[in-house]
Amino acid sequence: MNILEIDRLSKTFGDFVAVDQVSLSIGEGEIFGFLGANGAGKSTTIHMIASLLRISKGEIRLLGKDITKHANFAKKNIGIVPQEIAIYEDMTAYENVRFFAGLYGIRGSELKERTLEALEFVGLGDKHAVYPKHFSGGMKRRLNIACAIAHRPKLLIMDEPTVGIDPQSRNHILNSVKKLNEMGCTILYTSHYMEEVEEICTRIAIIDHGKIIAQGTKKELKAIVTDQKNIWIEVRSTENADPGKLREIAGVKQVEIEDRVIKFTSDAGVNNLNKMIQQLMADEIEIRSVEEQEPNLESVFLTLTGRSLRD
Ligand SMILES: Nc1ncnc2c1ncn2[C@@H]1O[C@H](COP(=O)(O)OP(=O)(O)OP(=O)(O)O)[C@@H](O)[C@H]1O
Repeated sequence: MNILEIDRLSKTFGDFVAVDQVSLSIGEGEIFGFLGANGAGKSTTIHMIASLLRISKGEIRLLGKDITKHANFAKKNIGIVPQEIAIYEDMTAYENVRFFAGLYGIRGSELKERTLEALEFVGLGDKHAVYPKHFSGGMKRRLNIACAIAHRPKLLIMDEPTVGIDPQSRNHILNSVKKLNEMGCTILYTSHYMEEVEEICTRIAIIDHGKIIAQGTKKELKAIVTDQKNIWIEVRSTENADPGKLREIAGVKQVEIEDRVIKFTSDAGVNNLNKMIQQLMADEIEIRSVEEQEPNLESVFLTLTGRSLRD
């Protein structure tokens, strides 16, 4: 059963099309990854799903019901962790979660129970009486998650929840996502970190300039690039590197330079490693290591868009 169905969804701001005929469906129990560079249209899409933004065209159905016609049903069953932390500094952690859970219509002893349960879940059970101004960025984000899950939504939308936080909180968040999912919550997880999406998601959609350019399981997405190889050559300095010349090597499709690594995407059937090395040596570039990369979501993104997701 699909929990969410998005049908030719579009959003325009004046003449600008931010989301362009996006269609996708998410099954109950999935952790669905929504991957795209900054400005690709992820937030705009999920704001429409969470009814925070009006739909220009298309339809969104939650458990078969059109969310614009069943606004209360949608509100009860969806939780959103926004990109910008939205908590009240002058209320304790407990009061924050209780406030948000109350907005979803939870009352009385249930409200107290759910509030404590959510705080416990994000690892802030012992900090319930603390004001968020004493929290680290990661703890604030965890509190933000508690605010979004206390009403036990069927679908939880997370908008880049690990941006700019310490590794410990990041791991905590990723583990919470997995645990919530095991407890029956379906998750729509947006990120521009491919490693995260690869680690936790069952299926993934890649969005670029408002359009879905690929979707499927990791395996299906990686199959897009099986006729390719990715060779990464680490060098002492890329100062003399000339991407134009490197791109002329037979079989080479793309050349990306990141830090001190020259990343070649090449036709898998062409033996051109010697040529790459010869060219670098001719340009007096000192080679440190050569590695052939397993295809990953980054190579998929690069193949489909011609750009690196990190740009
Ligand atoms: N209210 C608005 N008015 C005009 N343009 C907007 C508005 N909101 C978003 N946009 C534009 O729509 C495009 C998509 O933005 P969106 O925030 O959805 O991207 P994103 O993939 O979530 O990226 P990010 O990770 O940076 O939030 C961007 O070009 C953005 O500038």
